[in-house]
Order: sequence, then C-alpha cells, then structure tokens
Amino acid sequence: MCGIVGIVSPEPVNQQVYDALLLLQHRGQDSTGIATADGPTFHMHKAKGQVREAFRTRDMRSLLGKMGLGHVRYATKGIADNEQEAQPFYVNAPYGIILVHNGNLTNTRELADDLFHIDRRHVNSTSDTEMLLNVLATELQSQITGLELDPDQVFTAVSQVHERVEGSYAAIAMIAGHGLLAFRDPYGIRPLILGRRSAGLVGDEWIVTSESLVLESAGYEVVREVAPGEAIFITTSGEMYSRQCAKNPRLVPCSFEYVYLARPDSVMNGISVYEARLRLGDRLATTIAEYAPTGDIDVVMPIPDSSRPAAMQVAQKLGIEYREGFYKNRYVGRTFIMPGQAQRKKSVRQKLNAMSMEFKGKNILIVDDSIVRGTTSKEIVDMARAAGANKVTFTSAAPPVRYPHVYGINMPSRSELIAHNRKIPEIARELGADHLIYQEVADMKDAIIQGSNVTELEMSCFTGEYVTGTVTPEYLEWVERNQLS
Ligand SMILES: O=P(O)(O)OC[C@H]1O[C@H](OP(=O)(O)OP(=O)(O)O)[C@H](O)[C@@H]1O
Ligand SMILES: NC(=O)CC[C@H](N)C(=O)O
Ligand SMILES: [Mg+2]
Repeated sequence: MCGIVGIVSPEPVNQQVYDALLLLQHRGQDSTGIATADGPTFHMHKAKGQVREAFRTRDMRSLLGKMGLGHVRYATKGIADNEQEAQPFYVNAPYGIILVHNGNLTNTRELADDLFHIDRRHVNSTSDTEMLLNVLATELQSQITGLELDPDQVFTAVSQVHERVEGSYAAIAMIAGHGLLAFRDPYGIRPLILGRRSAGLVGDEWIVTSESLVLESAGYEVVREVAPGEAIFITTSGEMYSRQCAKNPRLVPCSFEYVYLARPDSVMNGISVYEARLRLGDRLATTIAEYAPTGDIDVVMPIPDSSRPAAMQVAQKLGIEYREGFYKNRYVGRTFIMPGQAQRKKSVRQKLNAMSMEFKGKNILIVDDSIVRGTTSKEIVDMARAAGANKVTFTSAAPPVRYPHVYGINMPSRSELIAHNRKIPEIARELGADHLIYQEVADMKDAIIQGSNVTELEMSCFTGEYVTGTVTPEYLEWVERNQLS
C-alpha cells in the first residue's frame, strides 16, 4: 500500500510534496521519490528508506517547478529493496510522462507480453507500475494527432488503460508541458482524493492524494474523492477537467484501509477511519461477550498503535478497565509493512515492551486490529506471559486473514498466513493464547460501511472472493511462486 500525492500550483511545490509524503509515511517505508516539472523539464530524486532520510537539502533544491508528485512505497511487486524500482517511473514519449501508483496489477503476465510483442516497449524492471506507465504512454501516443494535447485525448487514453489493465490502481502522472493526470481503477479499490486551495491573487492550487489528512493539514478544502474509473486532468495553468472513463464503474474500496492501513484521522470514501475502528471495537465486544467468559477478565489492552480505537470501545462496552501494558518505541516504524519476515520479527521486540506491573497475576484481554502472519501476536502473548500474566485472551477486530491479498498489500502467500487452513482453536494454540476471538466478516463489513453510501467492500483476504475476474487459483499459485524479492 503506497502513498501518493500530486500538486499543481502557481508557486514552487517541492516542499509541499515533501510535507505530504511525511504525512503518508505510514503507507510505505521501503523507498520514496519526488518528481517536479519546471516547464518542460522534469527533475526527480528517489531513494531507499523513509522520507526523512531520503531527501537532503541539495536534493530538495534540485526539485524545481510548480507541478510535482511524490510516492512512499510499500512494495507488492518486483523488488522491495531496490532504488531502481522505487517510484516515480519515467518514460520519454509521448511528451515525457512521470507516474506514481498505489495498488497492484493482476494481469502483469499478459501486459508484459503485449508491451513487448505488440507495443514494442521496453520495460526495464519487474515493477507493475512501470508496466502501467507504459500502457498509459502507448495509449496516449495512439491518441495524438498534432503537437497539442487536449483533455479528451487524455481521457480516451485512460479509458483504454481501463480496458487493458486489471487489478488495483490509484495513479498520478505528470505529462511534460501539459498537466497532471490522476485516475482510479473502475472499482476504486485504492483511495484518491482531490483538494483545492486558494493561493490568493496568483490563483488556485490543486492537490490529489491518497488520504484526506494531507489536505486537512495543509489547509486544502476537499473538492471530492476521485470516483472509481474517473480521471482528473489539471493543466499547468490550473484548469481542471474530469471524466468518467470506465464502462461499468462500481465502488468496492479495500476493507484493509479501514482495519489497518489508513491513518485514523482520514476520511475515506465518506467514512471516517477512526469512527470505523470504534465501530469495529463495538461489534467485537458483542462477539467477545458471546463466546468468551469475560467475568474474570481484569483488563483490556491494545497493541499500539492501530488497535487503540477498537480496544477502547471493547473495554467500554464490556465494562472492563482499559490499560496500556505495552510501551511502544516511537522510533521503530510499522512492522507489518517491512519487507522480510526476519526484519518484521526482530522489530516487534524492538518496538513493544511489556510493563510487568500491568500483567502480574492478571487475566488480560488483548485487542489487535488484525492478525495476519501472527508475527506480532505470537511475540505479544510470549511477552505477556513472561511479564507474569495469568490468562491471555487474544482478540482481533478483523476476521481471520485466510487468503492472499493481491490488490496492494503484501500478503501473497497462503502458507504465511497463520489462519490459512487452520481452525480458530488451532490458531490459538499456535499463538499460545488461552482464548482467541475474531470479528465476524459480516460485522466487519457493517461496522465499516455503517452510515455511509458505500455498499460493497473489497474483503478478499477474509473471504477468498476477488472482485477482478483474473484472480484465479492458477494466478494465486503463480503469485505465490513469484513473490516479492
Ligand atoms: O499478524 P502480523 O503479521 O504481525 O500483522 C498484524 C500486525 O501488524 C500491524 O501492526 P504494525 O506494527 O505494522 O503497525 P501499528 O503500529 O500501526 O499497529 C497490525 O496493527 C497488527 O498489529
Ligand atoms: N503497495 C503499493 O501500492 C505498491 C505499488 C506497486 N505495486 C509497487 O510494488 O511499487
Ligand atoms: Mg499493530
């Protein structure tokens, strides 16, 4: 799950793009990049690691221009630990295009073949994003008649992209000398929001980004979410055009954004992430009360950070004291989005420490937002026991993750998932917990969409039902054999 941002302004944009990326850091820690357009000239800097370590003053100074875009990467395809596969990606024709992408394409085998044999395009990496860019460039090239480029041609090219590409994609591209293009896949799986801010006499500034908190923090007003299948084109002089480019758009946003990925202070598809997490806690409390003996539980504890809102509600609903027994080292990033199991496992211990006075002789109910590989939960149960806990009940505000996620979250292999092919008591044994309780799928869905206009959610990692047709058992086996390296 990556974070993306694009800005068109009457003023230089390098600092604004940087600030936005800092706010999106929770969406990707593998690498980051910024590109700007200074008239017809692009400038770009990308590097491995997080935003604060990737950009030096001299890099920022070189990023000239009043249009720009940026990316923080949480790799799902290709090579995670590689500067060349960091985003943005660039092609020199037509015009010069630079693109950033949040999502994951599911027909890369066909695309690689077509790009080589039919379009005669060279893709120099294993990144799906480079393929997306090359499909866009091919389709844009086929629309151009003269030197000028009008928004209709851009929108027709995006319609063609929707026809050729499958999977999830929220993308932003700069077309040199012309403007900024943003588009979202026909299911709106990944988020994308449009904002506007007045820059006084010099005109308006436009921003397109993954999460609303970026708009809020920089004083942009929310114009609207980019609709599923829609494309927005903002010219270098600030005129905005939009068009629905998909034949059958349907909003099916990713449930995992609300469970874990997005920041709680964002509003996504009209749903406050924080409130969705509170409601997940409410529903979980009802299930806990139904299945587990809660009479002897002394305290409810969250696993910092993402489960705090849900845990607070569980405690309140069950009328049990809420305590924070795990102290979090704020200098360690999110462990789930780190590449490689060894690094993830080591980081849980570096990140969380149990304070024994909160555990000694007590029956603890632990709440996490999700259990995926079980990396965090296994360590947590061990730590709670070592700190003297009596009974440990582990609960998850999301249902068991039993199937791969192929739309922008790196969990491609079934065997890695602790709940795959295991019944709940077996998982409890694996974790070493006395009881284990998960949210029900229907409750998760209701909790997330309650009070909004969203009626469908992308929940494949919980249900095994994939919204795009190409995700067949054969494809899932191929993904498993060709994992991220
Ligand atoms: O079962 P696992 O494979 O361990 O994955 C699930 C855990 O990973 C995430 O935490 P993370 O530390 O990434 O981020 P957070 O600080 O936002 O909770 C999530 O909140 C769970 O705690
Ligand atoms: N999580 C994402 O959105 C990843 C984008 C793209 N698939 C990559 O691996 O770079
Ligand atoms: Mg966590």
